[in-house]
Amino acid sequence: MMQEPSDAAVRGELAVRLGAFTLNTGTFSWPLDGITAIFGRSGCGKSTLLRAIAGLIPRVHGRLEVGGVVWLDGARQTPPMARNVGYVFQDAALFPHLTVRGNLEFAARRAPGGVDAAAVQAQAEAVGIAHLLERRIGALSGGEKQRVAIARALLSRPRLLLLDEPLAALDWRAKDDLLELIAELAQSRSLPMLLVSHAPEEIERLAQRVVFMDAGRILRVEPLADALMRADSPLFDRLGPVAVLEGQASTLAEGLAQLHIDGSLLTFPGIAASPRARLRVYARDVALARRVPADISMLNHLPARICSFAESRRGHVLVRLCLADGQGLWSEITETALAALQLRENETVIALIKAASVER
Ligand SMILES: Nc1ncnc2c1ncn2[C@@H]1O[C@H](COP(=O)(O)OP(=O)(O)OP(=O)(O)O)[C@@H](O)[C@H]1O
Repeated sequence: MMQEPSDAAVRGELAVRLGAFTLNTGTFSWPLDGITAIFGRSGCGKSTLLRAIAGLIPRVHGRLEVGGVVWLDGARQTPPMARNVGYVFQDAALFPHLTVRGNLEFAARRAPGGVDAAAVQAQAEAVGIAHLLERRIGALSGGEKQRVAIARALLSRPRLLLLDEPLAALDWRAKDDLLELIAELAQSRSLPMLLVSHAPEEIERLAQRVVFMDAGRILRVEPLADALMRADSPLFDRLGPVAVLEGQASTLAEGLAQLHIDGSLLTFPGIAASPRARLRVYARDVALARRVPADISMLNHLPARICSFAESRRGHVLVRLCLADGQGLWSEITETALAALQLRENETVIALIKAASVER
């Protein structure tokens, strides 16, 4: 098996005691690219891990290497300023007595090699806050503050961007806009990010892989697709299993997009044109048929192979479907439907997806 080059990874083992809490990650390694989510229940140590990576906690034991550079090795600790990470907190943590421009200029003065006024302007435009530059921080909405915090972090030209629950304090609309911005930045700037979140839908829309934590330990690091393939995934909420389908989206009409997935064309509302759009599809919104039905309101359908069956809530069965391009989909059907259709593993069926169930 090919070894991943060490300069394209985050790897190490970190341990620290904070009062009654112990972070003891065990050895970990993940690629230094895309968005890596850190997921686990409240108090499991997600923020502590992020702060340890940033160098913000003194007396951390172990070792840490990021992009081929050693940041921690026993007693040898690279100071936070020299780690070249950007940090965005849940509450933005901006200077309230300064304007937006003042906050950005403050960060620009600290950037390695300095940053000029034109770069501040360009950064403000890139995150959509150019019209707010002269405003005081106190006169901004939560979403606007987070954009300023992101611009400020980006001005330091980080090697890695750390985001600690950046969406937690926002309403759904601001959350949606910021999700878009984060996905766009990760793609357009090839800036690797570590995102702490306890919201599966954020992770499903943004992340390439997930670091699962529990009680101060890293349990596993998995690509998102693998993490969604287990019927007992910790990412599933009370609405049950979810799949994420990725495909090219083009605008069909106002508010309507066409998605290319596995050779099929699907039509959904509320999706922006993008080379890599994501759809979240709940198992309970995917029905199965032996052939394409003629008169049905669910217009979106895909051929898929039945990979496996899993237990579900009472009277229901979970069907794991595999698309030809390697993507996966869940369907939850009743035991009665399973018996009527006489479905078996490896058979090809038609998956019918309810459009309204889909989220970007
Ligand atoms: N400086 C500190 N001194 C003592 N205990 C601390 C300190 N910092 C964090 N802790 C404790 O460590 C544990 C892990 O905290 P951490 O903030 O890392 O969890 P988390 O997984 O990010 O939680 P949440 O999702 O609620 O933000 C908590 O029990 C917290 O109270």
